[in-house]
Amino acid sequence: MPSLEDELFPSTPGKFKIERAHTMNRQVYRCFASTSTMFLWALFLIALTASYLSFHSFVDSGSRYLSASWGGIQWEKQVRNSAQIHRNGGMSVLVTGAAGFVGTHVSLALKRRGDGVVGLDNFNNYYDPSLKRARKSLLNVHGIFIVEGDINDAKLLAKLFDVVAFTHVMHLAAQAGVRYAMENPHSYVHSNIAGLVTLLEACKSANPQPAVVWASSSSVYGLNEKVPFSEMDRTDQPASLYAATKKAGEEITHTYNHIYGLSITGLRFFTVYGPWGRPDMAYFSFTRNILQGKPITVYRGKNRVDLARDFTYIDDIVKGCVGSLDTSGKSTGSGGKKRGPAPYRIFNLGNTSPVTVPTLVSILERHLKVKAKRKIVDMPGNGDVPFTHANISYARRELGYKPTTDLQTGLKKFVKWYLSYYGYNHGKTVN
Ligand SMILES: O=C(O)[C@H]1O[C@H](OP(=O)(O)OP(=O)(O)OC[C@H]2O[C@@H](n3ccc(=O)[nH]c3=O)[C@H](O)[C@@H]2O)[C@H](O)[C@@H](O)[C@@H]1O
Repeated sequence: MPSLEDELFPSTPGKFKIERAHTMNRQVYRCFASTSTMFLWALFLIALTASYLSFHSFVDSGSRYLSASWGGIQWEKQVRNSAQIHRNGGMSVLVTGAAGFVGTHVSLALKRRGDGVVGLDNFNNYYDPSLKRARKSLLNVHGIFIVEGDINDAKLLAKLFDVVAFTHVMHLAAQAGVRYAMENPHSYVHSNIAGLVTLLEACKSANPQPAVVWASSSSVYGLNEKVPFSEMDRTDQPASLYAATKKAGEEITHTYNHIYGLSITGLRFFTVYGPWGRPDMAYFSFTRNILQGKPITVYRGKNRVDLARDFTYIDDIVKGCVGSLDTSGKSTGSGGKKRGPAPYRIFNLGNTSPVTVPTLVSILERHLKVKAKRKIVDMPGNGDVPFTHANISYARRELGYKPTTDLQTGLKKFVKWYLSYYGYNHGKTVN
């Protein structure tokens, strides 16, 4: 049987040999016959191309659903159930970075009071992903579904807004850490700039538009020397790329507020710590090293001045986040167009009582009942700033934000969690 190729480009020239002896009529007939044959072949070709294209797109979309960990009827049902509101006047919140430290605590607080919560997290390996998995299990137990995906995935975000009319987005997904920016600068641009824009695009196009509350950072104050830091102070001297991407985020969110009417609240967190915290942060890695008998490196500032941070306990931060969601006001846009001015706010969420890093170490030593092997070195040029100190009067006025946990109390709770989570408490009691 001749192949399709043989039929179209025959190798035997004789097949198309014209019989010159044929009459005119016959030639006219052949002419019509060959025209109609060509027409049929053309039709055949078009049909073939069309079926190839549709098969290709079927395979394409099929493989997306097969390879992606999201999509499908069951998945949509889980998203919808998780977003279900269980109190009058409640909200449905998309929490990005939900398997992160702050994301986990905020998600639980919202769910506990009856709000709908859907989490989104890419479970990257910036720090031990098993801790993120453990946080996820905790959230699952409380009926919170976590979508595994990236904020850079515009299709996923569009799908989520298609399935649920989120009233709020609590955007906590980010590349965190001040010093790691020197090792992997592009991860900061990817998450804190590109990812932020993708998320804002999805929020701006959603109908109704959600109000957005997101995590900026105390690091935006950079080399600012005026203390305590107030929201009106200059933030144009970042000391790290991390700080620069957070500052850029503040400007980017401003444009989405201005052009599209998105309600925006940016929260400048001050060195947040507590149970289920981030292993890359000093209080956490110091605890690990002290318990393992390893030395810890304590940085010291210029002229041998101790570094200080306005360490803020997670429960206080959660109250600030929830207060921000509650007072966010509405976005005003629809169909991607602004219909009126929408709120744009930035708040410091700190503790207002800075503590030096050596004091932090002493508190840990007391709680752990182990002496630290301190290695004191001059602060390298690594993006660190010498001190942070928040003025929180604006947050107090607008959000009712009032931190109540001092470092001593907060670290005691952290150490208790750490010992039980990592199983160090063999017969050891923590006071
Ligand atoms: O406030 C913030 O906005 C930032 O707070 C922390 O950044 P940082 O304050 O640098 O927190 P740590 O990394 O825990 O460092 C705390 C202090 O310990 C010092 N440190 C850190 C690590 C170390 O090995 N030794 C040491 O002395 C640092 O210089 C700093 O003064 C977070 O890591 C950032 O993601 C967050 O945005």
